[in-house]
Amino acid sequence: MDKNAMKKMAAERSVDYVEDNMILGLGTGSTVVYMVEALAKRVKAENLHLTCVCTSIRTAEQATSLGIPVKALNEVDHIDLTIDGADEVDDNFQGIKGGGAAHLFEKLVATTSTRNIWIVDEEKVVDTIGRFPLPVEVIPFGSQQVFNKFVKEGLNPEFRTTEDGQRVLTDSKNEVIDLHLEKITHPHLLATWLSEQVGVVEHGLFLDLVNEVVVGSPEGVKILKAR
Ligand SMILES: O=C[C@H](O)[C@H](O)[C@H](O)COP(=O)(O)O
Repeated sequence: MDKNAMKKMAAERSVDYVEDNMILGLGTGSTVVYMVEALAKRVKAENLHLTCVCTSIRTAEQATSLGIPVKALNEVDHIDLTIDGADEVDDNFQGIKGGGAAHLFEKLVATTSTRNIWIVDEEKVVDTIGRFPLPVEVIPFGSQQVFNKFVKEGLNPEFRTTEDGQRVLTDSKNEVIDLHLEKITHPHLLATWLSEQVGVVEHGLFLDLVNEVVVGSPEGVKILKAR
């Protein structure tokens, strides 16, 4: 089955979790695009009153264009539920996010949210995370020094660039270094180490954050419940 069909299936199911009057976090990425489309249909059909907090300029633009009301994270006092994509998730519900360079805003929204749901295709459910390169957002000032430190630590870093060779910039105008690790066996230790490095703004390890994962697969939608 086509990967996009699995993403769409998970995205469409996830909007069933949305209730009237919720403050809702909207993630970022190709799976979230399907979710926002499905959400807009429900909002219209059922005249739902929602307040949505977006994790990227892209998602905010899509939501606004479809008539979904959007507020900034600073304008809400809590978030009831956040629906987001993910790049990898393991059996212990630890994940990697940031393939779309949105992990800083996504983590801020996720940690404000009472519940977090991820929507993925089944290829993203793995035994051990790390095959997907781990995104690390760094400030541009001195980013080469941070990069050099990652090399020294054997973390196989690579600056993320656009097709024309420019460094990718996040919505906060920071750079992204992807770590090619293949397997992350001690995600908590790595997360702590990365957070301690000067110049690192945020990394893409999302640990102990997700409550449920909605998985699109050729057999249909599967729901994995963490807690
Ligand atoms: O920065 C981007 C996000 O973490 C995305 O949620 C993640 O990369 C999954 O994206 P997609 O749904 O496009 O595979």
